[in-house]
Amino acid sequence: MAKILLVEDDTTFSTILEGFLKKNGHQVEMRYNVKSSVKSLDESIDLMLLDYRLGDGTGLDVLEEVRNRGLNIPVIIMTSFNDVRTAVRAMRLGVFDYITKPVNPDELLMVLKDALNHNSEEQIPSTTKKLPEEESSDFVKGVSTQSKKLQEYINLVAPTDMSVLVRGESGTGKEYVARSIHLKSNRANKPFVSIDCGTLSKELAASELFGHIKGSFTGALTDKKGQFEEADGGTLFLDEIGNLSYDVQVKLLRALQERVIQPIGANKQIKVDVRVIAATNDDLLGSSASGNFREDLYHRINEFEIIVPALRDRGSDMDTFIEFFVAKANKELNRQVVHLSKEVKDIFKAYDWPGNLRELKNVIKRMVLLTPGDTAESSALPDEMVLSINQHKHHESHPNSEHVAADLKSQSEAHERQLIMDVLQQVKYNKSKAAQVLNIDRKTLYNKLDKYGIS
Ligand SMILES: Nc1ncnc2c1ncn2[C@@H]1O[C@H](COP(=O)(O)OP(=O)(O)OP(=O)(O)O)[C@@H](O)[C@H]1O
Repeated sequence: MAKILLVEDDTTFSTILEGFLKKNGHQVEMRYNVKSSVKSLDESIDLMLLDYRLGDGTGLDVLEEVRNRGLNIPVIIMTSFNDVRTAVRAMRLGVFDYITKPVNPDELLMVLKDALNHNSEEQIPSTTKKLPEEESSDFVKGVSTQSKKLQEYINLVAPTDMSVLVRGESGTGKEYVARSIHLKSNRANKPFVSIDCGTLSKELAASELFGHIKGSFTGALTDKKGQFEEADGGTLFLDEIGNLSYDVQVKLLRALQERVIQPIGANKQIKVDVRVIAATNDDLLGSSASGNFREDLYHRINEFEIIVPALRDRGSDMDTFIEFFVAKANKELNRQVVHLSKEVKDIFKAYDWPGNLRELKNVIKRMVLLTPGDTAESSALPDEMVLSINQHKHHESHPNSEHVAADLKSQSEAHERQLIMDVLQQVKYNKSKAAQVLNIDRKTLYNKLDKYGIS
């Protein structure tokens, strides 16, 4: 039995969930907004189930507080299908997993079990973790031209000591690439230390990287080794490097140039031999989001750049990845899925996979879980995924019916927006009625109005 903090502002849905979780032996505390859930955070909670959109903020605000307080609680985000992109990104911020609404009970139990069973090191994608080498058997190389190029670059740069900047969309496998480089380098039998700069608070980033000595600031109760020292002789992977504050960037540049670090509060310097691989899904110098990334540091970490292709651009690899993730899910869930129906294959091909490999892996795991026999049907896919593809097909066969937008996502969004506007007009802008006609709850309608800028 686990103690679960359930944060969901749709009271009907949260009562249903509460009943379901209790029936499955858990103890549940319910909260309905960011404010009250933050007040209830403490070490007795084993797991959090967080709605993404809450009345006074988002689930990520709660998550930030969990992190700031140093609590090691696995968090599962519940999100609408339209927010998958955000949910995948949220995993970078320490979310254990996400599930899409409408929540499927079997899927929820599977994700809960995974989260509760993970050993404490893996409970939350922690800021630092060393990766066992045998995991490399999990790496699918792919056969497309893009994958061959990627592999070629990995092989080329691995044996050198160059700093590498790995760029790519969320969930494309940047950390896998970094690990691959490490395992093929002369440093392979030394530590690979991964730090997610996206989860480091501003205050703690310098101490996490460079260490501190006891008493150097409030809360520094003992001496602490920084991750640079932990990675000595090996590789330090700095994920989401664009999130480092300006001050820390200055310190990092110095560490890279002079190969020495100075723990906070220490008056002596420590020599370190560390290869740095950094990753970002931003254009570090070009985008306003990372507007103040230092150019000198950028050039120092970008001695060699590797761009990891998005899943939708990996052509023939798609089948290899599907096969791999199905086999993995079969093994984990004790299922025997060997075929995908034609419809599932078509949907997989047409979908644009904003969350890339991470999303594919999750969708497949859910599909395998919901497939008792040997053939996976589209009924085992998230409803809205199927719907968005069907809408896309409709647009293709009626190209003049509306603007033809550039990609699948914007097409289905344009369609949804139009539908909402039509219904609102029909019901004379009575939102409760509109929600009824559209067969969604009012909160979902409000979220959509907000999203599409309909007032
Ligand atoms: N080559 C691969 N073979 C098999 N699985 C892979 C491969 N690359 C990535 N994955 C899977 O996809 C998931 C996402 O990979 P990873 O965390 O490396 O992506 P990322 O680009 O670093 O993500 P983010 O941008 O969120 O930091 C991993 O959990 C892993 O299971």
